[in-house]
Order: sequence, then structure tokens, then C-alpha cells
Amino acid sequence: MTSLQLSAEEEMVERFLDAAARGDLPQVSTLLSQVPSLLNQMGYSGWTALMLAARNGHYDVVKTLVSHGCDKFSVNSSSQTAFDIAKFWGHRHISNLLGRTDDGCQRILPGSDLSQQENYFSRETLDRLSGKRTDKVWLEAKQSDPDTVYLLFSNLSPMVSSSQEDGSTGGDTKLCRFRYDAVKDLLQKPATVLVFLGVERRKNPSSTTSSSPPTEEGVQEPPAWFAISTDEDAAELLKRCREKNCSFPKTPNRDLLKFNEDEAGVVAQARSVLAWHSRYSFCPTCGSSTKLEEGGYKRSCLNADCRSLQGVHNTCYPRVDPVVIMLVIHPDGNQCLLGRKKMFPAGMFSCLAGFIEPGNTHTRTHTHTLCVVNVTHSRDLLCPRVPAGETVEEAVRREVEEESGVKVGPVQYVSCQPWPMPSNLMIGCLAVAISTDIRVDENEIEEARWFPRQQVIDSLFRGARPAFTIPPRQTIAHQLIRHWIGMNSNL
Ligand SMILES: NC(=O)C1=CN([C@@H]2O[C@H](COP(=O)(O)OP(=O)(O)OC[C@H]3O[C@@H](n4cnc5c(N)ncnc54)[C@H](O)[C@@H]3O)[C@@H](O)[C@H]2O)C=CC1
Ligand SMILES: [Mg+2]
Ligand SMILES: [Mg+2]
Ligand SMILES: [Mg+2]
Ligand SMILES: [Zn+2]
Repeated sequence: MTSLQLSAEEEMVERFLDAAARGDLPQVSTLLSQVPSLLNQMGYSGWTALMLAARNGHYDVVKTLVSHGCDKFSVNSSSQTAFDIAKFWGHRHISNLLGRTDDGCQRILPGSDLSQQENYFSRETLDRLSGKRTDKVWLEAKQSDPDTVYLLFSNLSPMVSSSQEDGSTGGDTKLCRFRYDAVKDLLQKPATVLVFLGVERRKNPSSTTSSSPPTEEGVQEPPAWFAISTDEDAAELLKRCREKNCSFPKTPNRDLLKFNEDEAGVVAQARSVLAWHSRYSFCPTCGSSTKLEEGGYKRSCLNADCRSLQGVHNTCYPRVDPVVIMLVIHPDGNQCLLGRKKMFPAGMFSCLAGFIEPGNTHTRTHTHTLCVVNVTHSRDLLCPRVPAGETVEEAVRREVEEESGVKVGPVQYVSCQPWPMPSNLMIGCLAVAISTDIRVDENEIEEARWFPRQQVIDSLFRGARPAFTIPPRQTIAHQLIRHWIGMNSNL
């Protein structure tokens, strides 16, 4: 092979890689059909087309390369697969696609344990079927269906059974499931709140054990799930359960972390919606009484003159509070900033976190999406000082500086977690510090420190005598710390 031929071939590889990096799917497909051997080629950078598409979030290109049978397990000079790269850059849909594989292959992918990238409380076990919430006839039929599953809540705690003899939940907590006959009296009570959670997702339709008749089309519908919150005495409610060791856990922050991933997702959904009902019994706009609608996903004001009945108002729907939670990395790349609140168990440090705030009067440098304004209005209206929601990045910078005095530069989203105490969405980020002096706000944080990577590894993997402890694996704080430790610094 002459040097000229070689460079032509190299040039073709670089063109192919460039198309993948830019997300140019037609170009990727054309080149592949002309030269199929391009599929797994590495360029000068040591990256394959799959890695570049995964890096830049080009889902369609990744999908096409995978469908052509490309090698998902090849690694770059930092030993990262395309899966690792997608995960690092927060392209979860791509890491899910690359991680979705049979059990045999999953072993091969480094760090490919899917439960690691999916945070606790995030699994969508049920199909919410939100379109059915307005279908009263369907919802009523489902309520009396013998296959329907009911979960009972008292004071926002679900009834659970525990395998521990003393009733203390030791990691094997299960939701108590009820059928219509066991709860139909509760459904008649005026104080009862009923929330439609969704229907089971069928993995294997042929293995159904449903006793309900097929629908007109002959398709058996999967069982529906509802959550019931009632004012009946907890001790009375417990008598309805035939299982042993039933209880309503008393300490949500601890006890709600003991379900398997499937049930944790259902609990998060049910508890957040029920918590909203418990706090919004009256109309936030005019103070009148409200009625439940849409399968428990709406409260409408009973005052016919209320403003909330005109148009769509967010006060009528369950609320979610966004919270940023961030692992701040030292400019040297080898230490991270962790803090502790007074209420934490002794020796525990965690990521800093804080509520995203509405309205930010900082001067903004990026463009806004604005409502259309009359062109004769002053320029001030086009570059408004009007309050607008804080961005995730701004909230990260503000909270870190407020709580620790450390200034933050780049911010990168990693993953998020519904946190049903009562209804937060924890938005997990990595952030890089641009100053290192710590000055804690003692109202919020008792202490904050830079921890060297090795000390963090000792804590994470419970090495000999760790200097501090971190929150349990079910928290996104734990997962962010783990993510940083697992990540190579040269990406
Ligand atoms: N899943 C996880 O790994 C973690 C979850 N969290 C959750 O994040 C949440 C926020 O973290 P913080 O450091 O407490 O926030 P923060 O730093 O913003 O301070 C909380 C204070 O902000 C005020 N505040 C502003 N907006 C609020 C709102 N919508 N609801 C309640 N208080 C509001 C209150 O005065 C409150 O005391 C906590 O509720 C906690 O449950 C916190 C750390 C780890
Ligand atoms: Mg905070
Ligand atoms: Mg704060
Ligand atoms: Mg705050
Ligand atoms: Zn009202």
C-alpha cells in the first residue's frame, strides 16, 4: 500500500468520524454503505464514531451505528467505552440505549450496572396513562376491577410488611397490596383521597394471571394501581391486612429507602401527590374549598367566580420543587467539597444542595425567550429585569457561594432524582470551583471541607477507618460522589 493510498483511507475515516461527531446521520449512513469497514475505525484521537456520537449526544447516529452491529465495547486511550462517555456527559438516553443489553453482555461493559445510573425513586414501574385521568367511566370501572391494586397510606406513609420479626425494617420492606373488596368502604368516605397511579407495564403479555375478562377487542388490560389516603385510624387500617409484620413507617427519610427499586418509584409518585393534597385542601387563589378531579391529579376550586377556573393554573396541579444538588470539584481535580448540616448523623458529609428560586435580578448574558411585546415598547422590555426563574447553573453557583463562600465556574448536569419528602426534584450536577477559600454560612451548614479523592474512595467503599461517612446509596448525593470517583479526569 502506498503512502498516498493510506492517507486517502485515513481521510475517509476522519470524514466518517467528523460526520458522527456532528450528528450528520445522512453522511454517516452514506459513508457506511460505501465502506462498511469504517464502522469500528478509530481516528487520530483514538475514538470511534460511536464514542464521538455518544460524546455529543447524537442519539440517532448512535442508534444507527448500533443497528449496524458496531463494537460497543471498544475503549479509547482512557479505557472508556461509548457508554462511559455518554454517562459522563449526562446523555442518559444514549447510555440507556448502550447499556440495554442482555445480561451476558452487561458484565462486559465497565460500570454498566444499570441500577447505578438510575437513581432510587426514579423507576417508572407503572405506565401512568395520564390520558385516562379524565375518563371517568374507565376510572370507575377500574376501581371495582378485581385485579386492581390499592396501596393504603396513613399520614403520608404507605402500609408495608417487613421480613424483620420486630417490625423494624431491615431492607426487605414490601408494599401491602389490597383488592377492591378490602377497601371499598374506604372509597365511600368523604375524607378519602384516591389517586390513580397507572397500570402495570407488561413485560411478558402471555404470562398474565389476570382474572378480569378481555376487553371488546379481546385484549386483556393490565391491572391498574391506586393509592388511598384515609383518615381512618392507623391501627384499624392495619387490621385489614392479612400479612405479618405490617406497619406504617414513622420516619420517612429512613424508612422510605428500604423498598426495591420498582416499589420505590411507585411510592415516590404516590407520596408526592398525596402530600400535595394534604397541603392544598383549600384553593390557593381564593381560599374556598376544592374538589378532586382527574384521577387525583387535579383540585378545582368550588367557588364559581374564582380566577383559578379561568384558563390553566398551576395551583390546580400537584407541585414539584426543583432543587440543585452538586458535587463541587476543586480546581486541582483531586478534591471535592462536601458539607454537613447540624441535623446530619455525626461524621456524615454530603453534597451541597438548595432550592431553585424564582426571580433572579442578576444581569443575564444569555438570550431570553420572551412573550411577544409591542415593538414600540422601550428596549428595557426586550432586555428585561423582570423576574424569571433561575437556571440550574445559576442556582448551583448561588447556593455553593451562599453556603460555602466558594465560587463556581462550569456546571454540568449528571442525573436527577424525584425526592418525595415531600415533593422535590433533585437535579444532580458536577461543578468546578474557581476559588477555594471556605467561609460557611452557619445558618445552613455546620462545616464544609475539601476532601481528597483517596479519603472519598475510603468512605465510598468503606475502607479501613474512613475519615467521614457519606449518605446511603439511595441518595443522589451518594451517586454524584460515586460518579466523580468513577470518572476519568481527562475526558
Ligand atoms: N436526595 C439527596 O441526596 C438530598 C436531598 N436533599 C433535599 O434537598 C432539599 C433542599 O436542600 P436545602 O439545603 O435544605 O435547601 P436550601 O439550601 O435552599 O435551604 C433550605 C431553606 O431554604 C428556604 N426555602 C426556599 N425555598 C424553599 C422551598 N421550596 N421549600 C422549603 N424551603 C425553602 C427555607 O428557609 C429552607 O430552610 C432538602 O429538602 C432535602 O430534603 C438535600 C441533600 C441531599
Ligand atoms: Mg442547602
Ligand atoms: Mg442554601
Ligand atoms: Mg436556598
Ligand atoms: Zn378559588
